[in-house]
Amino acid sequence: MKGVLLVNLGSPDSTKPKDVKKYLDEFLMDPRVIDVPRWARILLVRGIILNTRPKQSAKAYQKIWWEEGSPLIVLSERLKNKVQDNVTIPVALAMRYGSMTLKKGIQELVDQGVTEIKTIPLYPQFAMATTETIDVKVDELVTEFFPQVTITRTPAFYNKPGYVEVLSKSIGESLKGLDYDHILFSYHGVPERHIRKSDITNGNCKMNGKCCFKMGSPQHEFCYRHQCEITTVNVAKKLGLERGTYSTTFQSRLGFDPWLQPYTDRTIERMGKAGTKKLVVVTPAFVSDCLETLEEIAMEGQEIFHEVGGEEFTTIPCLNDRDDFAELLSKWIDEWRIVDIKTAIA
Ligand SMILES: C=CC1=C(C)c2cc3[nH]c(cc4nc(cc5[nH]c(cc1n2)c(C)c5CCC(=O)O)C(CCC(=O)O)=C4C)c(C)c3C=C
Ligand SMILES: [Fe+2]
Ligand SMILES: [Fe+2]
Repeated sequence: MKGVLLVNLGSPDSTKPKDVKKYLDEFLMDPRVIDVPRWARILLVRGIILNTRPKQSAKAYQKIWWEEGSPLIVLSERLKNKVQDNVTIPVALAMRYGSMTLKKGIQELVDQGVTEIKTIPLYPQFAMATTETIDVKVDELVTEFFPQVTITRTPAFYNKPGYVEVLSKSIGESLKGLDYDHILFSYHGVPERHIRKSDITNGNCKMNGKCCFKMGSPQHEFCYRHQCEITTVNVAKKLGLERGTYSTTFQSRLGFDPWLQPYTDRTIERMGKAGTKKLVVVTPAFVSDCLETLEEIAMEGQEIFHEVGGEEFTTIPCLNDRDDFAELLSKWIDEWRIVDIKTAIA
C-alpha cells in the first residue's frame, strides 16, 4: 500500500531555553546546515553558538508561541489533516528536527500497512539545509530500520504551475484594496557557499549573477538562489506587478560568512530611509508561518521600518493550511497514487 509523509523543519518542544538548546543542537549539528568538518562544527555550535543563542531564541519563541504549541507545527498539522481528508491513502506528518521525528512518521505509515512512501518536503525551493537533509535522513532510516519500504521523493515545486497559481492567488488576495509602495519577497537565506556546493555545473557558478539568474536550464535543479528568484518572477508575472515595485531579499543569516544578498533587514532599513512609506513583505520560502515570519519579519522587520520613518508595514501570511494548497498537494498525491494502477490497466 502507498502512503505519504509530509515533512517540515520542526520546532523546540517548548519555549524553555533547555528545550530550545536541545533543538538547536540537533539542527545546527546537521552537516548540511553547518557544513564544516565535524570538529569545527562542535567547536562552533557547542563551544560558541549554544552558549548564548538558546536564551535569545527562547525569548523570540515566547513572543510567537500559541496555546496549542509552535505555530509551524500546529499549521503543518492542520495542513496534514486537510490533505488526509482529501485522499484515500494514509498521510503522516514528521519534522526533520525535534520530537516529531522522521522515524516516528515512517513507523506510523508502516503500522498502517504502507510499503511505498512518497515524501513531500514542505519547501518550495531546494536547499542543502532543507530538502537534501530530509532526503538523506529518510534514506538512512529506510536502510537501517525499514528495508521493506520504497521511497519516492518529491522535488522542489517552486516552478510547478499549480503552486505558482496558489501562491499568486494568496498574495493577490492580501494585496486587494491595499495601497503599497513596494513588495519584498523575503526568502530564508543560506551561506553563499551552499549555492556553490549544490552547483552541478562543475564550478560554473561564481555568484556573480550570470549563472543563477539564467532561465530555463536543468542546471538549476539544485540552485536555491535561482529557485527563489524564479518564484518571485513567476508570481510577479501572474499578478502583473510592475518592474521596480517588487524585489527579492534574504533573511535570517547566522554567523559571519557571506550569505545570499540583499539582506532583508538592511533592505527594509534602506527603503524606509529612502522614503518608502508603505511596505509589504511576503515570505515564499516558508510554507507555514513560523518564528522567522512571525517574529523576525512581522515584529522585528516592522520595528526597523517604523524606526526609520516607514508608516505601513504589511506581512502576507504563508500558504499554511489554505484549502487550495491542501487541494494542490492532494492532487499531486492522487497523481502519484494512480501511476501503478494506470500501468496495470495498460
Ligand atoms: C525555508 C527554508 C529554510 C532554510 C533554507 C534554512 C536554512 C538555515 N537555517 C539556519 C539556522 C536557523 N534557522 C532557524 C529557524 C528556521 N529556519 C527555517 C527554515 C529554513 N532554514 C524555519 C522554518 C525556521 C523556524 C522554525 C520554527 O520553529 O518556527 C533557527 C532557529 C531559530 C533561531 O535561533 O533563529 C536557526 C538557528 C541555518 C544556519 C541555515 C542554513 C545553513
Ligand atoms: Fe533556518
Ligand atoms: Fe549560480
